Amino acid sequence: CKHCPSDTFNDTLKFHKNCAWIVRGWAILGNFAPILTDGKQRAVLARLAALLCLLSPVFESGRVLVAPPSEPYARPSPDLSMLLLAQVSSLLACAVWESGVCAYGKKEKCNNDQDAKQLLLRMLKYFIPDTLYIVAAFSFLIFTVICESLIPLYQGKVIDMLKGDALESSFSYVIGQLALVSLGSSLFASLRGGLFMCILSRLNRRLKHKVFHNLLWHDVHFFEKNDPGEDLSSRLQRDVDKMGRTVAFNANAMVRSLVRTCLMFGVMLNLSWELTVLTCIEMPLMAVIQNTYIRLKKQIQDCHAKTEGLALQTLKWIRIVRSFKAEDDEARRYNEAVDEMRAVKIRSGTYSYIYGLTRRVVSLVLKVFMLVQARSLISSGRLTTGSLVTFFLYQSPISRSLMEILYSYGETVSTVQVISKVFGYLDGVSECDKDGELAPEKLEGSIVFQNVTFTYPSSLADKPALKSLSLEIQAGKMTALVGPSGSGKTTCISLLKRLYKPQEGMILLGGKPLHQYKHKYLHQKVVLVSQNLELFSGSLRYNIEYGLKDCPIDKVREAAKTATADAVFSELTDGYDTDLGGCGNSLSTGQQHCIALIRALVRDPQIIILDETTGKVDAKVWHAVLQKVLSAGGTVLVVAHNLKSVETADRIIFIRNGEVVEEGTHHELMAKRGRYNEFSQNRDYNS
Ligand SMILES: Nc1ncnc2c1ncn2[C@@H]1O[C@H](COP(=O)(O)OP(=O)(O)OP(=O)(O)O)[C@@H](O)[C@H]1O
Repeated sequence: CKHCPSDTFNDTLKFHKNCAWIVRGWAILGNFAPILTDGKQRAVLARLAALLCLLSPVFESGRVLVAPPSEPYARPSPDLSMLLLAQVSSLLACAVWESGVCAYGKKEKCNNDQDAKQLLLRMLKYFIPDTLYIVAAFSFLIFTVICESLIPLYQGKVIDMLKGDALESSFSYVIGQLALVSLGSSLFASLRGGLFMCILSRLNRRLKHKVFHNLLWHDVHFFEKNDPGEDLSSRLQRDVDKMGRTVAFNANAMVRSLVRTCLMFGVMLNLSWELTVLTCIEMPLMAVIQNTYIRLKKQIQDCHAKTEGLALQTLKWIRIVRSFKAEDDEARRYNEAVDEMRAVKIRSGTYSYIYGLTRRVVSLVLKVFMLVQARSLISSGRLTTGSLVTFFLYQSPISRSLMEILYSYGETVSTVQVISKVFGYLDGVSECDKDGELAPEKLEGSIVFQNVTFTYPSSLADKPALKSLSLEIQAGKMTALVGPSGSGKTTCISLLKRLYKPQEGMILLGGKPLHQYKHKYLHQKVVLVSQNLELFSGSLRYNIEYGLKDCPIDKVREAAKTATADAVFSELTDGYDTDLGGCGNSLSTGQQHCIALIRALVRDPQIIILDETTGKVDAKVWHAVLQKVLSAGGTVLVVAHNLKSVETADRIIFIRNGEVVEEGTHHELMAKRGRYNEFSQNRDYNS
């Protein structure tokens, strides 16, 4: 080494200065990292290391170029290739840091990326029926980009010809070419836009149809897990729209940017490879910062959704909130959600500031380098002024295009991940949906449960709702299922309606296994009048006839007469054609329950199941409906808490903890002084 003592001193001084810079950097990082990273500081360390690696060579290079050292430099010459080498080696160092030191959590990210790619592939498959449209749209897109990319080239040529030494004819020729490519780009852009809109609307229609159709065939358990209102239906509308739009728009943007980037790179490399390499330095750094910024934007969206959901839920159930005096709790929960959103917004704002600042500084530094380099290229005759203008006209769109590629890819993958739930709606259709063959003209209305064991899908395996339960409901008789809350009464009915499938045992209807009956036939013959109000938007008649084809109005009126509701319904503004609105709010609760009874009667049911309907309608109406079914030879199965209403039942089956405990008439069971008797003593008998 030829270092003299003063060189050694300067090197030591420089080393200490660098150390001081690093210490300051770490100190700044310590303060800013929590804001930027939500506590995950190692990620920031990685970014900072990348930044430090780049800053040093940029600073040193700038110093050498702007204020060259007065003494002759004994080490390798700081020419452009050396400067580029320094940048490239810095980038390599960053890459090593990112993939080596920051490998934590990468595996998980890898798996997520893998899943996201699979989801993306699955999504792309839904575009297959529109292949022809897509090929045409992308072809027009490529033509648009080619034309757009040629515009700056011709603009540069025109500038070079402005000096006046070019022939008039060649000047007009170049102007003509410029006009042609400009016109071409507009024309192809319009065709591409129209075709993409068409593809999107076709995809949207296809997807919505498929998702809704599949939703209708899902297990009941699926609807217990997913809120049909806020979750399923809003996902069906919003996510399906978003899914097609995001993939289509981003694929559009990606292809456009890719083609544009390749073309522009070709032209730029042709004009000056040195300036092109300098242009490329900016990209990776910007990509890293932008990725973080995009992630934060996603977090803001999630927070928005959470706050919106909270507000919606609270306001929807305001009566319950009020009656439980939970206003303060709800306000606190809402405030917490808003505070969380504010924290993410601050982080995102800080990032956006840093992003903007870094971008400007890096661009400025690079511009200086490029101008210095361009000057020497022009003076050596390797570049014209027009070519330089062309180069600069390409430079900013190419940066934008590269950013767009990164952004579109990231956006597509993350959106597909977010909306992947929609794919779940397309999978796992109910096991109960397989249709049987039986549809006898005459059905004997007896029901037998043979050692039925059933556990709800969401319950623990050792907590069955029904435990080897056996019971018999005789045809043409009224049977009541009675038992304490949670004993399994509703579960028996759900199994009878084939909403679930028992894990063990068998249910026989008219002596034949339940699953052998045709679905539609079964639900027409075995009709459930539920304890919940289930009215659809539409007319009164639509609600009564729901699911029936060609039901004459006379039949509807006759059923309504049995339920003593004909007079009331006929007096409505449009009689039976009166629109009930969203959920029948224009009717009293009793009248709404009457609709459910009439809906059952118009089906001429062989078996009618009344689930906790006593007390919801007038007792006279209730008995009239029972008599109507029984007199037609039908079977009545009543689930009731109100023991008074089932006193007259031909048979009472008392269930407890998913097992039949006692059976008999009311008098037999009372005389037995067993569980039923005890149960009736403990209840408000007349309630
Ligand atoms: N959808 C469900 N998912 C999981 N477990 C359920 C579900 N529905 C009911 N259960 C459980 O199954 C058992 C039987 O419930 P079921 O609704 O059949 O009782 P029930 O006798 O009808 O009660 P109630 O008279 O209160 O309506 C209970 O332990 C209950 O917690």
